[in-house]
Amino acid sequence: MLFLDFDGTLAPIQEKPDLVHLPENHLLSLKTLSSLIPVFVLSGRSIPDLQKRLPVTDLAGVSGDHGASRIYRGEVFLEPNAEIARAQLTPLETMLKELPEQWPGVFIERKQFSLSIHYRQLSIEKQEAFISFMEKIFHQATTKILEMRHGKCVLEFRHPEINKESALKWFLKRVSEERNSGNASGSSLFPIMVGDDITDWNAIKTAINLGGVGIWVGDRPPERHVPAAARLSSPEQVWNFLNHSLKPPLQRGISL
Ligand SMILES: O=P(O)(O)OC[C@H]1O[C@H](O[C@H]2O[C@H](CO)[C@@H](O)[C@H](O)[C@H]2O)[C@H](O)[C@@H](O)[C@@H]1O
Repeated sequence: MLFLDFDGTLAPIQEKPDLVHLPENHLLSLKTLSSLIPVFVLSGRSIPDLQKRLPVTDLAGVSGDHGASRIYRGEVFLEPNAEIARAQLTPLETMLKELPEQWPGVFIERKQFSLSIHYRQLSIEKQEAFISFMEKIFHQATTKILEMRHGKCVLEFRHPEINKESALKWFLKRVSEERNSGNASGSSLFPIMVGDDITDWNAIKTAINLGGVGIWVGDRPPERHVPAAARLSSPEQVWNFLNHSLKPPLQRGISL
């Protein structure tokens, strides 16, 4: 089973989230891979956003808002804390509404079950000041239900119990149940997780701990001494791996 992060893994990082699109050949590759093994995309983006950028209906599953919502074989599921998180978003957005004016270049991305504050447009010096500012105001905020996580030039507000590793295990369980009831697609439960951000790291370690493979995309993984973590340097290398290392053996009938 193949688990893929989206931004920074399948698509190179861009100045703004809306500028990200996968070229036609990559969309076709995902479709082909998906006909060979169960392919899942685990993203911090919302599912409606992913649906604009991916062949979601061709994949075995997709998870949005860091694991809050999931589609498996066409059916939609919510993580039990998803609605609790959603109820916090409007008060949080209200609390943060002055930010884009106070910090020109900063913008808020309201999603279905989480919220991102992007600060990529700020200069490096201002980025540091902005992070300190946000840590201070978030520390003083009355709502402690959501947590603030750091990503790539982004602060992610989400429920602390919602994460990609739980989504990965949940999808594994679903596939395993299908196999046990005799309706399986024929693949064994060998998870491969590919991701580039701190929010992917625990899912990468989960895949390794479950006997699969974890692949870090980028320069340095967050922890140096994780046994068996492999590394690819960029989304371009990810596509090379998917198209030239993974797809040919699968097409020859090797199952994962
Ligand atoms: O889990 P992911 O699929 O990696 O999603 C994480 C966040 O990705 C997006 O933001 C990041 O990518 C943008 C486009 O390249 C970039 O401009 C931004 O600086 C990055 O943080 C997305 O906008 C967020 O909603 C996701 O949570």
